[in-house]
Amino acid sequence: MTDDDSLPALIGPVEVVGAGLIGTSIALVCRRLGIDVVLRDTSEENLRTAHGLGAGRAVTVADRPQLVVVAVPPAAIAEAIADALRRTDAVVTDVGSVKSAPLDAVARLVGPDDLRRYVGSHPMAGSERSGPLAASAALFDGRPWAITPHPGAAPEAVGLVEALVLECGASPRVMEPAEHDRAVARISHLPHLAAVLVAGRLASAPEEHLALSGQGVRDVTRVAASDPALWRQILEANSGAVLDLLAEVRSDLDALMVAVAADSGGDLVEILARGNAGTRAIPGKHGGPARPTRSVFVAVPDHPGELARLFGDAGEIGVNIEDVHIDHDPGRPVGLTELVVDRGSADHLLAALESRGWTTHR
Ligand SMILES: NC(=O)C1=CN([C@@H]2O[C@H](COP(=O)(O)OP(=O)(O)OC[C@H]3O[C@@H](n4cnc5c(N)ncnc54)[C@H](O)[C@@H]3O)[C@@H](O)[C@H]2O)C=CC1
Ligand SMILES: O=C(O)C(=O)Cc1ccc(O)cc1
Repeated sequence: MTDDDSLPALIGPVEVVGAGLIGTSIALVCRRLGIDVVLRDTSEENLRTAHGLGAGRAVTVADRPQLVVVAVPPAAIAEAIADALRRTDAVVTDVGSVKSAPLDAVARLVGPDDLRRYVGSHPMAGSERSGPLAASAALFDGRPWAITPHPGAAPEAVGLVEALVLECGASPRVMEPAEHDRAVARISHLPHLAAVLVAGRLASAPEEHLALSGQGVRDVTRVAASDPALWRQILEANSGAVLDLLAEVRSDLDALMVAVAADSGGDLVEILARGNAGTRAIPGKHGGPARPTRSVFVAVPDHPGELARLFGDAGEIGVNIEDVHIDHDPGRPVGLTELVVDRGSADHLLAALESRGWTTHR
């Protein structure tokens, strides 16, 4: 449990509506804390899978949840929030990617008394995968999680949502819904669209071009693998803020084309340097300044347990892994694993892994 005494204790039961990637991940955190979790989903299959993962139990008529977490796709979110407010006396939060439009819709569907128990939120963690099988109790560790109370929200309700965020290992960031939507347009929705445009150039590319793919193109395009139906709904719900940014990018693209065509080195360097400044502006993990990191590459045989052995060895060597990427060698049963570690630890990790028999390279 959190040790912040000023917050209400999250004791449960917690009801999760939408047992997909995000809902099941939250349910798994609560179950790990020993909290009773009930799950609802319109998909019998997802519900069965989430139950099978130990994420919670079926709803009964006697259930009186302390907190309802709505984790359904954006188009269904306002109705599901309003439904939870009507059928329970619980605090209700949602994890939707956009906050203003659903809040306005909920405010039209329920009265001000019920609305007091609703506090929107948005974990800035997830993946390009969907469904309960992609869920993990560790998904939110060290990630920001926006809490977006409306002016009429009850302070105890805001406190309970903050308690949930802290229990999930995330960092709460309280902000207004409209500011949140402008922020996610910049740090999530525009990057998503940029990834989509770059990945779209690959869809029918010649095979010999694609055969040269390295980590750069994978880094830039990873999120483009996400569910188009989900992203259509996210972008529709935040179209105003997204269009403002797309207009800025369109004029940046025009300037970039002029700079490349004119071979005007100065302008091009200025544009590239602005990109450098943008990457430096992204805070590091846990909200601190970005720490310099280095990648260590390790060949991992494609056998069960090998990755666990690599992580175990890194742990025994005493080096914290900041990030991991795995690349599969199409010609060999080997995964090329990139371990991103603190720059000062990389040489020590390389030497220690080699002495334990791992094949590494820099
Ligand atoms: N995918 C991501 O990385 C992130 C997603 N979000 C937001 O979280 C929400 C859920 O997204 P995911 O977990 O990725 O989706 P998902 O597709 O993995 O899960 C959604 C679940 O909701 C169920 N569902 C659909 N309509 C329903 C309804 N009316 N009542 C009950 N269950 C219903 C589906 O059957 C599915 O199991 C979305 O609003 C999304 O914008 C927020 C942060 C990250
Ligand atoms: O996979 C990633 O890196 C993401 O950025 C996932 C994601 C998708 C939607 C959100 O609203 C928040 C996070």
